Order: sequence, then C-alpha cells, then structure tokens
Amino acid sequence: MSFRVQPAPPARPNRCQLFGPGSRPAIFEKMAASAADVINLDLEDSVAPDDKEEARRNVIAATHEIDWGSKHLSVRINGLDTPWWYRDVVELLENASERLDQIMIPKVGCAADVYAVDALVSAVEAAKGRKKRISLEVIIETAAGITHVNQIAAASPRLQAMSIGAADFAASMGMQTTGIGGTQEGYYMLGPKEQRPRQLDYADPWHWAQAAIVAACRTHGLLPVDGPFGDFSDTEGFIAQARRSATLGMVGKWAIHPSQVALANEVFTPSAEAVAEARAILAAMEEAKASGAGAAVYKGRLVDLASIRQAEVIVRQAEMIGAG
Ligand SMILES: CC(C)(COP(=O)(O)OP(=O)(O)OC[C@H]1O[C@@H](n2cnc3c(N)ncnc32)[C@H](O)[C@@H]1OP(=O)(O)O)[C@@H](O)C(=O)NCCC(=O)NCCSC(=O)C[C@H](O)C(=O)O
Ligand SMILES: [Mg+2]
Repeated sequence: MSFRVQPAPPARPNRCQLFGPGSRPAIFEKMAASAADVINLDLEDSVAPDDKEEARRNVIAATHEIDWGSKHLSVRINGLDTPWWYRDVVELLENASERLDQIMIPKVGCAADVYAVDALVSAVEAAKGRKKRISLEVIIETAAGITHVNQIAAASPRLQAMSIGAADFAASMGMQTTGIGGTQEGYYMLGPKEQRPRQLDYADPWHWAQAAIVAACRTHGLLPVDGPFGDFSDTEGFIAQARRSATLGMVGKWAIHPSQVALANEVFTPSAEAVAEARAILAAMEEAKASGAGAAVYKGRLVDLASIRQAEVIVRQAEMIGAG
C-alpha cells in the first residue's frame, strides 16, 4: 500500500439522500419526518426558472422554521453555467440559519468549479461570521465530470461526498436512453448464435463511472453516493441498482420519492447476518494472529489480513448507523 494511508470519509450516516423541490414547501415537513439521513432541498433542476427566487426564499425559511432533527441538511444550488448560482450561495449564507450543513454543486466538470464555489462560500461565511463550516457535495453528471473525477475529489477540504447523476450523465454522454438510472433495455449481451433465443443478459452501463467515483472518493476520503432512480414505481429495480452500488463501495442512494427512503436504508444498512459474519471473521483472524499465522480458514475459505480490512468496513458502517 502507498505510504499515504487512505483517508477515512466523514463518519456520518449517508444511506439515503431525500430530494425535494425548493418550490414545494408543502412537503418540507414530510421530508423532515422521513427516515432519510440526508435532506437535499433543491434549487436546481426540479425548480422551474420562474420559481428560482421563491424557491430560494422557501429554503432559507425552512432552515429557520423546520426541525430537521439530526439529518444532514443540504441545498443543491444551480449550476455554474446559470445566472442563479452565485445568488444561491450569497443569499443562503447571508440568510439561512446555522442549521444548514451543506451545499451541493451540480454538473461539476473540473476542480476549478469546486474552487470557485469554495471561494465564494468562504468569503460570505467569513463576512457573516457563520460558526458552522459549510461542507460541499458534488454531482458527477457530465462527460467532463467523470473525466476529471479525481481532481474534483481533491478540490476542496470542504468536500464530503460525491454523487453520480444518471440523468444528466446520460444526456452529456449522448447515451440513447431517457431512463434515469438502472437497467437500460438497449444495453445487453446475446449468447452465442446457436444458443439463441436466450434470455438477454443485461449489462450495467453505469458500472465504470460508479467504480471511478468510488475509487476517487476512497482515495480522497469522500462518501461515494448513487444518484436517482427515476421509476419510483419499480421497487425491485431500485433495490437491484442500490445493491450493485453498495457492492461497488457506495454508501448510499438518492430518493426522489418518499417510497424509496426505506429501500435505500435497507440496502445500505449492513444486515445483522453480514455484521455477525464480519465479526466472526475478525475473531478468526485474532486466533490466527495469536498463533502467529497471517492467513486462516473460515467456513472452508481463505481469510487473511485483507479479510480484516473488508470485515472492518462492514462493522464500521453498522456501528456508525447503530445497526451493529
Ligand atoms: C416525483 C414527485 C413529483 C411525485 O410527487 P407526488 O405526485 O406528490 O407524489 P405522491 O402523490 O406519490 O406523494 C405521496 C406522498 O408523498 C409526499 N411527497 C411527494 N414527494 C415527496 C418528497 N420528495 N419528499 C417527501 N414527501 C414527498 C406527497 O406530498 C404525498 O404526501 P401525502 O399527501 O401526505 O401522502 C415528487 O416526489 C418530487 O418532486 N420528488 C423530488 C424530485 C426532485 O427533487 N428531483 C431532483 C433530484 S433528481 C435530478 O435532479 C436528476 C439528477 O440531477 C441527474 O441528473 O441524474
Ligand atoms: Mg442532474
């Protein structure tokens, strides 16, 4: 391993990020009452251009008036290619309460995008004497964003999390789909000619980008998060996508409808069985170490020092969520 020890990500639960339009204050209390670990009040793409100013006012008021409990309260600002983003930052940090935890930056294409927002946040934070240091989250949802994912992950000490935005990512990459996340019907493999017609084997078009995001996040100590799954009537599809993301190392997933919150929490909370197995592996490795061995056999399979690191991931996640 490099002499640079891999930094740990922020020790806070991030199993589900529930989104809601800033232009729809009627649902804010329901968002606050949800089981989501993170709340994303949106000023960007779920808010129509004519509603941008009112949405900003609604969100600022919500930081004063609503009890968000222990949730991580985040506001998605408009993209840096719009006339709104700088006023989003200035008015939020001049007027929102200290309850605001985070600003989410959409469509980040390079480290300089993060630097620009960090500079403006730092200036207004200092000018207003805000006590709580605002964290940042970025969305990787463009060709430029995935190309520069590593420099983006290292772009600011405020950065805590990085999400993939499947809808804009597909548009930016020119992917032939209007689906938001999950299985894409045109992305499949066929078996050998003589075995046809066989069921189609659907490959995963998001895998490479998700893995690149996880690698950049783990290298720089950020939380890697899967973004939206648009068809909120497709419970199985959501769970399948979330399980793939969890297996790749992501810590959570967005919910764009309240029905998705419990699904994300279930997938990203290690099961009691998984935690028990991880603890048993750690115990087996303790015995092996006591006898001077670096490797051991557990239930007929090899466990060694790498198994300790794998098991510790599961136990740490469970303990942080209070599930283990
Ligand atoms: C998707 C929705 C527009 C659906 O809203 P609605 O038709 O009201 O849903 P329901 O009738 O099923 O509502 C059932 C009850 O749930 C409440 N509700 C609805 N939405 C939310 C919510 N987000 N949080 C909490 N509660 C919610 C309703 O009020 C009903 O309550 P009750 O009457 O008391 O039973 C809507 O869900 C919505 O707007 N979702 C968020 C959309 C959003 O924020 N999109 C932006 C993120 S995704 C994106 O931007 C793409 C990404 O950037 C990328 O590029 O990939
Ligand atoms: Mg988007």
